[in-house]
Amino acid sequence: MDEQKVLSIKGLLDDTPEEYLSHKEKYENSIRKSVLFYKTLHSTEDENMSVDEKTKLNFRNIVTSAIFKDNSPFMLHNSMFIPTIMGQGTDEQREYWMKRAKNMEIIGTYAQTELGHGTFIRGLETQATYDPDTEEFVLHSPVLSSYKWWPGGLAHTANYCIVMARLYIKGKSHGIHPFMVQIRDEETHMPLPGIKLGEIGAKLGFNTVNNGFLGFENHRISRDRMLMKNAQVLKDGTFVAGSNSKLTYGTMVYVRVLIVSNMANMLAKAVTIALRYSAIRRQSQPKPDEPEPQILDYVTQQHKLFIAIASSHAFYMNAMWLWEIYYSVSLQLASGKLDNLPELHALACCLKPLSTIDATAMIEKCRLACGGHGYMLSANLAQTYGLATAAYTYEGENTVLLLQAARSLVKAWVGHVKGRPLKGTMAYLAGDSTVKAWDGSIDGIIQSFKVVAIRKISSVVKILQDYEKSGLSPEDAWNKASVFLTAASEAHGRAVLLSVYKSEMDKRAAVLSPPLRKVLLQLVDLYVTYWALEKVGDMLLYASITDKDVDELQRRYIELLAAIRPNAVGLVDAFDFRDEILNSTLGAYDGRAYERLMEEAMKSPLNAEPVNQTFHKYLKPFMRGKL
Ligand SMILES: CCC/C=C/C(=O)SCCNC(=O)CCNC(=O)[C@H](O)C(C)(C)COP(=O)([O-])OP(=O)([O-])OC[C@H]1O[C@@H](n2cnc3c(N)ncnc32)[C@H](O)[C@@H]1OP(=O)([O-])[O-]
Ligand SMILES: Cc1cc2nc3c(=O)[nH]c(=O)nc-3n(C[C@H](O)[C@H](O)[C@H](O)COP(=O)(O)OP(=O)(O)OC[C@H]3O[C@@H](n4cnc5c(N)ncnc54)[C@H](O)[C@@H]3O)c2cc1C
Repeated sequence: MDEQKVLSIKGLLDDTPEEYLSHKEKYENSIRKSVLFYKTLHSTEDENMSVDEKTKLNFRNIVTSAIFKDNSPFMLHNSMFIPTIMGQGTDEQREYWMKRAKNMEIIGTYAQTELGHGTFIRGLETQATYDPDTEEFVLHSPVLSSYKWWPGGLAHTANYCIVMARLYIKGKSHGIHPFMVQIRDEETHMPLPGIKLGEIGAKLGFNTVNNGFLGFENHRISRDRMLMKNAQVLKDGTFVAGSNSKLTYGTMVYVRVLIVSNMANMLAKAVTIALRYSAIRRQSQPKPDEPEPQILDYVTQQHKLFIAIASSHAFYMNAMWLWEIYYSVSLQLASGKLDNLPELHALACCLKPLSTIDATAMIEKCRLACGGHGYMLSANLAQTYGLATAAYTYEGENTVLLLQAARSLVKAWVGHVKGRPLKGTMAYLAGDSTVKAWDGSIDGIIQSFKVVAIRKISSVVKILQDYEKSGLSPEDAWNKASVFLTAASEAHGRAVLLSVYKSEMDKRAAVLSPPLRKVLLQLVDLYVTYWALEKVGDMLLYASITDKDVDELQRRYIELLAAIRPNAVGLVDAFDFRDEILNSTLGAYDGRAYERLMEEAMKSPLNAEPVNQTFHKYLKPFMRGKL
């Protein structure tokens, strides 16, 4: 794609840094840029129709980060509104709404979370009561806690949204379903009667995403506004259930899959900034007669940063692999085959949390690795952290998702013990649950992680059974065991991340030049060794590793850092981020960090005049004792 064309459009990149704008100006500026960006991207993509959807999404996400240090108020239109129409609408509904949504004749969002409930979808309180006389649904927010709260773009941007609401027919609840709701007049943009809308206020990040609240006062919509691909309500009020009520949760699975590749991108960006800065920053003088070294030559600095490079590769490989599973399960769902949905759900519930947990921690480490200058907003590490940590919570809070994954793992293990076969990514649970002899090889370590997962899962099942035998209800036993349950899910997720990274790299290795292959495999080795050391307690407990093996692992890790050091700058350059995309004083390709810091400082509105008016108003009278 002609990236140059996208970035050269006047007005897409800010002259005044976003952080100096007021809350309102930030929003207005982001809308102006969103419109311009949409038009540019649209024409660029039209010229490149051969590019597949996955590449398009990746490209869009990366370029978006150049234009919005935060994110766009159209974010939810693309990431959830359109996918929900696609996933939940009938053919007729898709045909009608997709045309309007794709052309941006309407702007939408996805309104699920309420003030009172985000995690517990079955606890949502917004009502959609069917009135067979008028063939309409009456949308109503009965209590404050039922107000929709959080949806991006909902406050002042969207004029339509998909509302997840509890369906009532003749006094009976039929669960949560998606409804297409017009919330603003298409001409005046005023909220429609019976609709209360607003913005939820300033946040840690996402301040240009225009997150909003929404309440209904007996607002009526026609019957055809329920998205009826799965469940249906007939004219007379007959409810026809879908083949699986969890199909309604489909958009969330899609976004969880997307998040893994987003984390690979965000982490790549952060480590590019921190690593380039570490190559130009010099500090201290360990050897009296020599110049101050680049901070990148400190092994502790390499320890902070190289794992972030490797993790970004690991997430990318896992994300591409997960996409393939997602597409294949989607095709199966389209033909009515649901068998592989639980596995996809469980995988997404492991990889979304692990990628966001690691990316959030590592981005923060990148920021800290830049010392004082990392604290500047102009470094663009704090904002990147703000975006990554949001993903820790949205689309399923991480602990909650790990517990969902644990549910599948426990079920699989109990079935296995009863002789039922294990499938797909859980098949390894049927393997050896001991490491006979630790050999320290990459494959051997990955096998050890699988053993750790097997042992943690089998152990937590035993704990659950013991709790229940002692008289606890299944729910109380589950809660009491939940710390171990999340640990079991994490162990499974780590085994998946490690083995997929290794096997996907192996697949590509054959087509790489020997020197490139060597460096990329060093990253795999680093990743595996790093995690073996991070989880050394588990290794000691379950993988028959000795203190001598640990010592060897530690030395190998340090040797790997040294081996990667000469290629470290090349590895982040290879992520191929333009300066505009990094948007950072510290991470630019030319290394002029100090000049850029000063240039950005001069953009502070406080530097526009030598004396601020507060001197005359407060400081002077105060210092003269007159205030
Ligand atoms: C882009 C950025 C903007 C952000 C946007 C947002 O955040 S939008 C807002 C994002 N909000 C969130 O992400 C909210 C997070 N919360 C949730 O997703 C759900 O409330 C829940 C999954 C935690 C529990 O749901 P529950 O209480 O209804 O379910 P349960 O626990 O009783 O399990 C029953 C069975 O269902 C199965 N199953 C469950 N989900 C799926 C699935 N997707 N597919 C397939 N299957 C699924 C589960 O495995 C279990 O199977 P089993 O064992 O019986 O064979
Ligand atoms: C930046 C951002 C953007 C968002 N955008 C949207 C959007 O566009 N549309 C939308 O609908 N929503 C959106 N959300 C909402 C988001 O999906 C929810 O906040 C998220 O699903 C978590 O739910 P919650 O807020 O109810 O957390 P809670 O569930 O209240 O979590 C609080 C704590 O309780 C714990 N907890 C909760 N339940 C359990 C349990 N069963 N077992 C153990 N521990 C538990 C959690 O682990 C957590 O520690 C957004 C949120 C953020 C932060």
